[in-house]
Amino acid sequence: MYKLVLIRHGESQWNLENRFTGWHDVNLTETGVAQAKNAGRMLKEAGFEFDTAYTSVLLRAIKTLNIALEEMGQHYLPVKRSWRLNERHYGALTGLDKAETAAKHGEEQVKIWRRSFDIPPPFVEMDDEYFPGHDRRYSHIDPAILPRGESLALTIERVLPYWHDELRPAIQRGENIIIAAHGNSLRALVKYLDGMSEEEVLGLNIPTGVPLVYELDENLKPVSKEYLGDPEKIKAMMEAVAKQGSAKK
Ligand SMILES: O=C(O)[C@@H](CO)OP(=O)(O)O
Repeated sequence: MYKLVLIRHGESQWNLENRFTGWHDVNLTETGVAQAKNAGRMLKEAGFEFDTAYTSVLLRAIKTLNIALEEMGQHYLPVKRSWRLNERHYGALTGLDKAETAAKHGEEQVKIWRRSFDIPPPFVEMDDEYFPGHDRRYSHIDPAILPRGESLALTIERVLPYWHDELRPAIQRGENIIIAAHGNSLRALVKYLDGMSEEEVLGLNIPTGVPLVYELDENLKPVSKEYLGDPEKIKAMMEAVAKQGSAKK
């Protein structure tokens, strides 16, 4: 039996401002820092000892991981960072207020952009400030495969190679791993691990800064799955994520 821990970054500045974030590199808020510390504390209390940690190349996930590892006294662990664990790229929606966008285009349209399986947001042009090709952290990647906007389906297409090439082999070598990533890159992984349908994944909302612990059998099929923390609070946090696309009343 293997264990795998997934954690979405703590609250970010643009989560707080309710703006579509995607690959834009925002920092954690004070609440986000507290959530990361709390996650580390819960993992420590539950006795987790990791061998390798994985994260994206975005500050909010990197910082959440660092804070949680420090809290656990496991700040010395090797950390591997990959753009493949980045948030889903929100294309031309990046930076827009979710509630204002719902007021302008309708809540249904925003729900389609946020949670439909394979309808991407409008793409950015390659000269747009939000096209990742201008950022040196992506300079080793062929610009032709860098996203200009991604649906969940496109996100899954670039997350899963990392699962198959890096994460799965590490788990099967017997390493205890923690993955600090993002709402939609984790929805991609959870959909794959749980074998969820396109309809089921519509209703999946992952709360910020709460460790999600999987037990996997020898074929890496989930045997159990549990968020650490108060179930009522976690449920409220998931509902709050779902509601971010409501128009301002
Ligand atoms: O803005 C984003 O990048 C994501 C995560 O914060 O939002 P959503 O839940 O709307 O997909």
